[in-house]
Amino acid sequence: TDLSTRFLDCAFANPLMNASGVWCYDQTELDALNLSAAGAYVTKSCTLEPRAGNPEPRYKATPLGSINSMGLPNLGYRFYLDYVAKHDYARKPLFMSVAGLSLEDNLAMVREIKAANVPAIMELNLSCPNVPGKPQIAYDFDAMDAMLAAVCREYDKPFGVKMPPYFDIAHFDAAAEILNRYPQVAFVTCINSIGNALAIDTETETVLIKPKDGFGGIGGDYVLPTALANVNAFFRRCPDKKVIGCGGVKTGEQVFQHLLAGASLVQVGTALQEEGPAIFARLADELAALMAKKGYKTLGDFQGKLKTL
Ligand SMILES: O=C(O)c1[nH]c(=O)[nH]c(=O)c1I
Repeated sequence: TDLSTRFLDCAFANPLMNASGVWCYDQTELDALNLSAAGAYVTKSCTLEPRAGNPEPRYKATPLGSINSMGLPNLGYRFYLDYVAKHDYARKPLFMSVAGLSLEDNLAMVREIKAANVPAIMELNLSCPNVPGKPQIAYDFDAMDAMLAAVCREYDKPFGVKMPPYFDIAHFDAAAEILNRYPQVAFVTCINSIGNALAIDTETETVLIKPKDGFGGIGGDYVLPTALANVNAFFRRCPDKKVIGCGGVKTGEQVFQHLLAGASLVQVGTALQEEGPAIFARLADELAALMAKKGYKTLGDFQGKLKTL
């Protein structure tokens, strides 16, 4: 079985990578992903200046996944731009996630990324749910349209967007209609965490995380059906774009389901946080075994071929 694939003119040994924000904050974590079996990896979403993020506890594992309100802690875009400039792209592709706190901040970072002319693939994060006072961009369609128009004017390469989950067909239609106005948006990553959930410790009668009265984005088993729906909704609506699947992946079977639903690459968040980078070898083995059992030799044999009844 061959797990290799091509995406944006790059060769990937397999379709597996981390979700931005997980195991990708600093040099140590990023180097571990580079040395792992992941086919690619992505840096923590960055801002113009370094950020400490929200008070701890701000991430907790739960029975079926995780809850987080990290608050965009990161070392600042200059660190990540320097990291992606030094990367050996012959080893594996590398993505750089950007999440400016304003349109001006995003444009300032994008100008520097363009000037650096690095092979890194940019993933513009439009869906951070945890910066107090900053409603996420992708739930404000006019703001998203303005952001994409401005970034496409500044940036000169294909890039992608990290999207939140939508839960209404009319919202899939409206979001896809906006994304389709921008051919430079070459891929759509679905989904970010399901924002502003609440996890409770029954014994102590207390919320699990400190920021925002315990409200935070959830990941893990809770989000798989929503993630698959968003992958398939944008796969159907954006025929000229690729989709990266993210959400609820912890075994090869969920990787298979994301690919079947239309994903070209698959990101792993909560399960990576809990198991560590060794998960990628396990997921690759499990995906290959499932493909072999079904008689598939390459990802193309089943990618995007979900059947309806
Ligand atoms: O709180 C965070 O840092 C965070 N947490 C998430 O669950 N998604 C995001 O895009 C971000 I930027």
